[in-house]
Amino acid sequence: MHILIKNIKTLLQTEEGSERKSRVYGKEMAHLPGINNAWLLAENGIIKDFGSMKDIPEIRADEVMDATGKLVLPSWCDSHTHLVFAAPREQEFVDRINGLTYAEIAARGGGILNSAGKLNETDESKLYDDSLERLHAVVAQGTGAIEIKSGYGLCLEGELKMLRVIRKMKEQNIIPVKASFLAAHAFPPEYKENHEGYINLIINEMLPRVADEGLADYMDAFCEQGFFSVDETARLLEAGLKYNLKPKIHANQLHRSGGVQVGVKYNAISVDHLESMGEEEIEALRGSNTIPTLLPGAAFFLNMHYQPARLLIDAGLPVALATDYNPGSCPSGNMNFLLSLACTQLRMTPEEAINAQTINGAAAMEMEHEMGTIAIGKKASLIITKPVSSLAYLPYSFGENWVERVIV
Ligand SMILES: N=CN[C@@H](CCC(=O)O)C(=O)O
Ligand SMILES: [Zn+2]
Repeated sequence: MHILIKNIKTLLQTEEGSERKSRVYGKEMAHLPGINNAWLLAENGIIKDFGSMKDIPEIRADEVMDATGKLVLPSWCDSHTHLVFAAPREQEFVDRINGLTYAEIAARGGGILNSAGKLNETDESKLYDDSLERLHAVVAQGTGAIEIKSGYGLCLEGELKMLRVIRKMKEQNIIPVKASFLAAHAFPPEYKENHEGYINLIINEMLPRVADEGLADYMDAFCEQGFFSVDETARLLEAGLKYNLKPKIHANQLHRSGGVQVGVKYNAISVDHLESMGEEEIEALRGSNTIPTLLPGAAFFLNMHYQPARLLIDAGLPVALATDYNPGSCPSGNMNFLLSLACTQLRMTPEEAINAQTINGAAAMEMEHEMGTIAIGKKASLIITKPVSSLAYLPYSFGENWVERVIV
């Protein structure tokens, strides 16, 4: 099957020659390569070739699309989601409007524990059907690769159920899916006073089963005051590494929790959230391989202060952006809205934000060799926009659906 897209106004995020970038750092993020008046040929889901219309060769294709006035870019790589959940939590949203904080709701047994209660009452097939519907919805908005976490089971059966649902979605092959094991999301009520007991349960009973059934790619933990301490996080990450589960963790959402430093110490693929950052955290990230992944959707929805994207970019770091799609702190998996948030609230330029949502997002789930740029041999996973005036129109026109077609 050959698909030819021609007369593309601008083909964005192109990589030519044989060298491939694995991520984009600091100042380089302001640069988004592209070809004006371009064509692209996809063969059986892989980018076969592309170039300028003035040099287009004779091509026979099964489908030819005319993209006059339209932009084509690689699909979004959403490297942090909790897309598998049993029910929304709009009552907590109203409680917050009425004055409670996210942390107060969690301390009362709401929040993550609320989701865990619902998840453990929901059967696997319903969980799968609802999650699949959400997956299709974000794909239609341009997401072409996604990471999904467990963490609403908080017991052996519940965690396995979530991870099996994620695996089933992986097997559907709609888009590439990575799974993170996040039993260390909150302490279940019965372990509130017995942290040691829950950590032992994760390490000695859950992890071996998860690894044995090949259910996860990464090990996650919520390193935060009132959740998992630095020492507890370190033990969990060490245990995960014994089963080849690399860390990808929640860090510094509510406080400067030490999450960034412990993530860097264990060579985490990414440390995610980063609302609360200081010079020490930025210093720890410099010279590490760990990708700082910002989740401004959660800061927006919880009305918290935003992540210091400019400081991180100015420090030369490869910033990624992800949605954090979950029923509590960000009930949206829309990467197009995220693009607008990144520009308006994090003061990222459109080019920086697109780099953060494509190649750097791909790197934050180790998919940079197959996703995140337009390069020969990578997946032809593409967003084709409606006719638009320029690249900056995309984040500018927030809330408007400018996606005309998605190819995954
Ligand atoms: N902060 C920890 N976990 C999720 C929220 C989970 C929830 O509230 O259900 C997050 O990344 O924001
Ligand atoms: Zn999260």
